[in-house]
Amino acid sequence: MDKVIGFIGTGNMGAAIIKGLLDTGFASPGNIVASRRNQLALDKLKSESGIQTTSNNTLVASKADILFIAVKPNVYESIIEEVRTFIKADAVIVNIAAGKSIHFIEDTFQKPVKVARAMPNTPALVGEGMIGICFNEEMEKTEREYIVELFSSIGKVEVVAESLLDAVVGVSGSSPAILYMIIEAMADGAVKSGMPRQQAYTFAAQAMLGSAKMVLETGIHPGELKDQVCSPGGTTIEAVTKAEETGLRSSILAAVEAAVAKSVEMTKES
Ligand SMILES: NC(=O)C1=CN([C@@H]2O[C@H](COP(=O)(O)OP(=O)(O)OC[C@H]3O[C@@H](n4cnc5c(N)ncnc54)[C@H](O)[C@@H]3O)[C@@H](O)[C@H]2O)C=CC1
Ligand SMILES: O=C(O)[C@@H]1CCC=N1
Repeated sequence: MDKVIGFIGTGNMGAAIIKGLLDTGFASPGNIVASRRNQLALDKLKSESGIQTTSNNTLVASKADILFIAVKPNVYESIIEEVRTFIKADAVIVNIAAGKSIHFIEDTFQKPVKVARAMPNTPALVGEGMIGICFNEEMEKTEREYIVELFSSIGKVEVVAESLLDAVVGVSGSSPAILYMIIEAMADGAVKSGMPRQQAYTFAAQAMLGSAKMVLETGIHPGELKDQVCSPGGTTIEAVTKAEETGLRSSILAAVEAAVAKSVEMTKES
C-alpha cells in the first residue's frame, strides 16, 4: 500500500513540495493529506490538486506515514505539542524548518520518534530543488532510502551531517532569494539598454540556468568557465572588472554567511 504523506502547513515550501511530488508522479493526490489555518487557501489547494485537505492538524498527524511539519519555525513547538499523541507509532517526522535541530524535535515529542531533518528550497516547485538531509538514529535504512527517493523526485538530494545544515540554509535554502535579485538586476541592466522587461527576464534567467548546468554537467571549475567567457580585450572582462570593483563576490559571500549565522542563532534559541 502507498504511504500517506501528510503536511501540516502548505505555505510557500509545503505547497512547493506537494506540487513537486504530484507533478513528478511520486505521489498521487489520494496519498497526500494536508492542513493549514486559512480555509480559503485550503479549499483552493484541494480544488487545484485533488489532495485531501482538513483544518484539523491532529487528523493529518493520525493518517500520515510521513509527516511534514511545514510551518514557520516559531510555531513548530506548539504544532508538535498539539499532534504528538496522535502520530502513528512508526511515523517519520520530516522537519524542514531553519534552525530546528533533530534534538529539538525529539525533545518536543517527548518520546522516541523517527526524524528526517531536511533543508529544501522553493525551486522544488519545478522539480529543481536542492535538498540537504540528515536522519536520527531511529530511522531504518529503508526509511532513509524512501525519504531520499521522495526528495529526489523534486530535486537533487545530498545526505549531510547535521552540523552542515546551517551551511545548506545559506548556500541553497535561502540563496534563491539572492539569485532572483541577481536576475532582477541583470534584467534592469538590459532594460537600461532598451530591452523590454519580460524579454530581459528570459535572457537573464536562461543565462543563469545554463551557467548552473555548465557547472553541474561539465565538472569544470567555475573559475575556468568564467575565463572561457572572457575574450582578451573584450566585453566580459569589462563586466568582470566592474563586478570586482563593486564587491560582487564579497557581497554574495557575506550574504550567504549572514543566512548561515542566522540559522545558527535560531538553532541555539530553540
Ligand atoms: N520558504 C522557503 O524558501 C523555505 C522554507 N523552509 C522552512 O519551511 C517552513 C515553512 O516556511 P514557508 O512555507 O516559507 O512559510 P509560509 O508562511 O509560507 O507557510 C506556513 C504555513 O503554515 C501554516 N500554519 C501556520 N500556523 C499553523 C497552524 N497552527 N496549523 C496549521 N498550519 C499552520 C500556514 O497556514 C501556512 O500554510 C519554515 O519552517 C521554513 O524555515 C525551508 C526551506 C526553504
Ligand atoms: O528564510 C527562511 O528562514 C527560510 C529558510 C530557508 C529559506 N527560507
